[in-house]
Amino acid sequence: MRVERVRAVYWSATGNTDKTANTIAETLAEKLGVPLERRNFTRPSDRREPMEFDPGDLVVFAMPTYAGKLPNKMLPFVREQIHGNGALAVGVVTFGNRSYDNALAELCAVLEADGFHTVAGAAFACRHAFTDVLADGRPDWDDKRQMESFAARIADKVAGLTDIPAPVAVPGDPAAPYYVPKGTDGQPAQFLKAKPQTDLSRCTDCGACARLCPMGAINPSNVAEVPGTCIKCQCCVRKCTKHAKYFDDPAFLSHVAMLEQNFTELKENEVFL
Ligand SMILES: Cc1cc2nc3c(=O)[nH]c(=O)nc-3n(C[C@H](O)[C@H](O)[C@H](O)COP(=O)(O)O)c2cc1C
Repeated sequence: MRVERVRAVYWSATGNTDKTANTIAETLAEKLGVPLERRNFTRPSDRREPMEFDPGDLVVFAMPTYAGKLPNKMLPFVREQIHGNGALAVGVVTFGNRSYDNALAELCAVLEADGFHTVAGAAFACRHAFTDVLADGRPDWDDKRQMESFAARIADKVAGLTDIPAPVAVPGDPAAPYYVPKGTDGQPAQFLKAKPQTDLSRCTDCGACARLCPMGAINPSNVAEVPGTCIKCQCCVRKCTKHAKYFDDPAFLSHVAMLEQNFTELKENEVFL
């Protein structure tokens, strides 16, 4: 099948999924000798218009794992505003060294329902947004090499296609429930209502947190206020150059401590073609 363009399409609050999608898509475009276009739909302003694709597109579609599935607040956009129109797609999830559980299965099912034909899928382990103790520094050079070799295998597969491929087989159940985060006591850690705090001795009121928040949840006129829905993505915490944002919710901190106690052994990346 003739691919005329590679498109990297991704949602990435703290940057791992952005790096992963772009590394794969850049290699794919180079191998196939076609142009690359990028479409980041992280911020609310990036999600105002629907996205249309063509049968000549090969789309690297990447999202992070949240509670073992996809970030649920982004699903309405991904389900209703993204139209594959017969394009080929590679489903990619990143995960923070606990598990991607059912996220890749959910992504591939959503892409097929959106009108894409999935040709490959992958899960890449990356630094956990909640803590540097899990997979710090990943994706690293070895991960990058694995992303490039994954892309080379996709290019070969696509070049050999004479017809629309069967959906790629990936592990997991798209209909499975979300992972329930636990605290150090082994009980469910309930931090749905937690919001970032602001250290006013560090904050310079630059407004970056409000501009970058994927949910548009932070009041730009007073960045210490979070009137909107916080999804705990850590964008404000990770992107604040003054380190003025932090979480102090006890249930959230207990979950992070539980992750640090139990999930430090490095996980492998997994690819499916
Ligand atoms: C709210 C939330 C839930 C998460 N849930 C999981 C999870 O279930 N399993 C896991 O391994 N990592 C989990 N992570 C870690 C992210 O999947 C990982 O850090 C990802 O690479 C972040 O992508 P980004 O840098 O593009 O935002 C979670 C992170 C957040 C913010």
